This record gives sequence, structure tokens and C-alpha cells, in this order.
Amino acid sequence: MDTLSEAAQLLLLAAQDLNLPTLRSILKSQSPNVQDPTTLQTPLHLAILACKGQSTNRPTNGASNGTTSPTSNGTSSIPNITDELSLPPLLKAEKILPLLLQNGAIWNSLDTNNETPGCIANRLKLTSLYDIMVDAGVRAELLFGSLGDYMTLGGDDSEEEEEDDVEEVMDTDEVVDTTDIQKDDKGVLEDGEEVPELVPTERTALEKAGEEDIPVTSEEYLSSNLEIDDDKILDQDKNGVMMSWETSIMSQTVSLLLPPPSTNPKILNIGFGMGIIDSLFQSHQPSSHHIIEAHPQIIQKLASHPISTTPGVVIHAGRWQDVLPKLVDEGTITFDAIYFDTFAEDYSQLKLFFTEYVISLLEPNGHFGFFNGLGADRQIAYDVYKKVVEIDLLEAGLETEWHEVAVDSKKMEGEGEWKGVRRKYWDLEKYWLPVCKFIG
Ligand SMILES: C[S@@+](CC[C@H](N)C(=O)[O-])C[C@H]1O[C@@H](n2cnc3c(N)ncnc32)[C@H](O)[C@@H]1O
Repeated sequence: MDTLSEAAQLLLLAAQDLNLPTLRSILKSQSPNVQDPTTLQTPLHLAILACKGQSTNRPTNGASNGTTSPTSNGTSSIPNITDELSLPPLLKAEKILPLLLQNGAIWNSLDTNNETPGCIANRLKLTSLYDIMVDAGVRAELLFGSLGDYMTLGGDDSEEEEEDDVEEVMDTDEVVDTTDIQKDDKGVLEDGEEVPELVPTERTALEKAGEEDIPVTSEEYLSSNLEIDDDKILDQDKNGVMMSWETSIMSQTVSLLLPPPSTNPKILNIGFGMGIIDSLFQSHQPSSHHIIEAHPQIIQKLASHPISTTPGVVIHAGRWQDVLPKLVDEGTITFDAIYFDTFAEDYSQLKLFFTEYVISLLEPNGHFGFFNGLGADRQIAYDVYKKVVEIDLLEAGLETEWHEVAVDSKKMEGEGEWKGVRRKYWDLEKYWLPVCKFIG
């Protein structure tokens, strides 16, 4: 077991004691990414844990919550250490977390309970601390996105090119997490320290590689054997591709993508799966209904489904990445509703889809939606990606309206819905349903 340096031990202790002045002075020479060798907790974990039982409400008695002493002309001066030490724990932590993050603390490191600092804040209902951790995650993920590094599959960029990119981003954003950006494609820090991955895939698909679970690639999935039942589709590693409990999400999606009056709409759907959403789209009697599906077994199933012979239905057998460039080039159709729900693809593919294709194929007053399963096996990853995708959509000229859909996760526990499924790709009580349209 690693023995920690004296400075590292002091840092952990100061975080646990919420000792802001000490932390500030140690951080001048000590990385904040030290972990307790037994619990793997970082200073972020410890500072949040130290607030257990604290109310998130701010004091209403007018007590100072500042760490600076006002000067006679009303401007603030250097922090007053006595004031800082006497602050309520939660207010101290609200200052400590940004301090650690600005010094390069990793927002998503896992302790031995498989919890990130944000997971602890969420569990302890420390809303203000949770929000700080979500925002830190959003900054880090947006930065990775600008480096094309959302996913372990890695880009073609050389390390030098990545570093150049980093410097450019750094020039425009002073509060980015500087430790995260030293991460290489494999999630290893320059000093050899491993960082955890909360890889946001639309639907989590994992396979065993030795002792470890690693994400299934799209290529592997598309050449794998599927188990197709009435209530679910599993891949050959028993990952849930699609499950019938999602029917109510699909149904609400269709109603929101096609608000009345929508007569004979033109529809594009990516990913047939169990055909749930396509059947629901059919009830709106579309004048044109394009379906793109890439898995050979699902294509076969689709070919024998009544929908395949319905007038107006056009089936494209292939990957959307191959089909859509041709459809856009032909320039003969645009759609009132576009839906995207694939499997074993990471966030970079969803982003590619809306930045390249939705803007070319959506009618000016049309609606775009997607299965919002990014990071859905962990609340903080889900909340981070909800913000990241909204920002990226806005950059692509699309505004998003979110609709809350209750998901009865508890009811699905145990021998219920997930029986025989390798891993729950959904573990939350609330689904955020996105409806996007062009800004303006
Ligand atoms: C989760 S299912 C879709 C479920 C569907 N929304 C429903 O209501 O039943 C995902 C589907 O996307 C398909 N798919 C995965 N990658 C694809 C790609 N690159 N292009 C087209 N289809 C893809 C999968 O084979 C699968 O049928």
C-alpha cells in the first residue's frame, strides 16, 4: 500500500476538517488528487462528507458568509482567517470545493464505495455542493469534447496536437480543470495516476476483457448475435439493447415531437429496436416515414414486420453514418420529426448526428428528440450530460425543452424487469425527455 507524503496527509486532514486556510497553503505545492489509501477518498470526497447532516439552507440571520473582510471603501481585501474558520461547515465546503477544483482536482474520481464526490453530495442531499460538482463535470466534459476525447475509442490526434488544443482552450477559459486536461486517451494522468471513466454512452453496453468490463464498440455490437424476446432485446454479452419498460418514454416522446395539429407528418427514426416508437409514429399516419437500422437481425425482423409494407415507409438497411450523407446529398426530403436512439454509440456520435444531419434534415418548425440515456446509471453523470448536450445543441442552433418523466426504477428491482440483463443501463427515478427545435 502506498504511503502518503506528509503534505498529502495534511491535505486530506485539512479537507476533512474543512480547514480552508491550511488547504489554501498546502495546495501551493501539493496536488489535490491525493487519495486515502484505504478508502480512495480525495479531499473533495472528504470535504463533502464533513458536511453530513448539514442543512443546505443559508443562514437567514444576516451572519457573514464571506471569507473576505470588507475595507472602508467597500471593496474586499485578503481572506480573514478567523472569519473563515468560524464559518458554518457547509459554507466552508462551498469555498473549498471550487478551490480544489481550480487547483486541478478531478471531479469524478471514485472511492471504494464506487462514489464520486458528487454522488456523496447527492446522497447526503447537499444540494449546493452537488451543484458545484455538476458544474465542474460540465466544464471538464465540454473541454474533453473540444478535444474530441469523450470516449475511450480515442481520436487520431497526436498528443502534441492535443496539447496545442488545450492551450487554445485555456486562453479562453480561466476556470478549467487543469489536471483533467493532462489526461491521455487511456485515462492516465501524466504522472501515471489512473483516472476513472464515467464514459457517457447512450445505452451502456459492456463486455468482459479479462477481469474488467469494457465498453462494447459499435462495430462489435453490429456483428454480434442478438437475443430477441417479446419484452427485450439483449446483445451477446446480455446487455439490454431495448426493453419494453421504455414504452411510456417512447409514447410521450412521440406526443411531444408531434404536437397537434400534426397531419401526415414526415418522420425520420434512427434505430428500429423493438419497433416501439415506429409503431407509435405510425398512429399519426405519416406521409413519409424513414427508418434507418444497421443490425442484420433487426433488419430481418423489420423486413417481416407489417410496418415494412405500409405505404410511405422507407427502410434504409445500414448505419446512419453511411445512409445519411446520401440522403442529405439527394436533398429531396426534410422531416417534421427526427428521433435518434441507437446502441453502443458514445456521445460523440449523437453530437455528430445533430450538428451534421439534424440541421440539414429538420423542417424549420420541426422537432428533434433522442433517447436521453447518457450516463443514466449514475445521477451525477446524467445531470452533467444533460447540461453538456444542451450546450452543444445550442451551439448547433437548437434549443431544448426538457420534460420530466417518472420512471419507477424501484419497481424494476430484483427479479423484475432486469432479470437476465447484465447491467442496469437505467438506475434513476426521473427521465429527462428532450424536445429540440431551431432557435427563434
Ligand atoms: C435502443 S434500440 C432502438 C429502440 C427503438 N427506439 C424502439 O422504440 O424500439 C437501438 C437500435 O439502434 C440500432 N443501431 C445501433 N447502431 C446503429 C447505427 N449506427 N445505425 C443505425 N442503427 C443502429 C440497433 O441495432 C437497435 O436496433
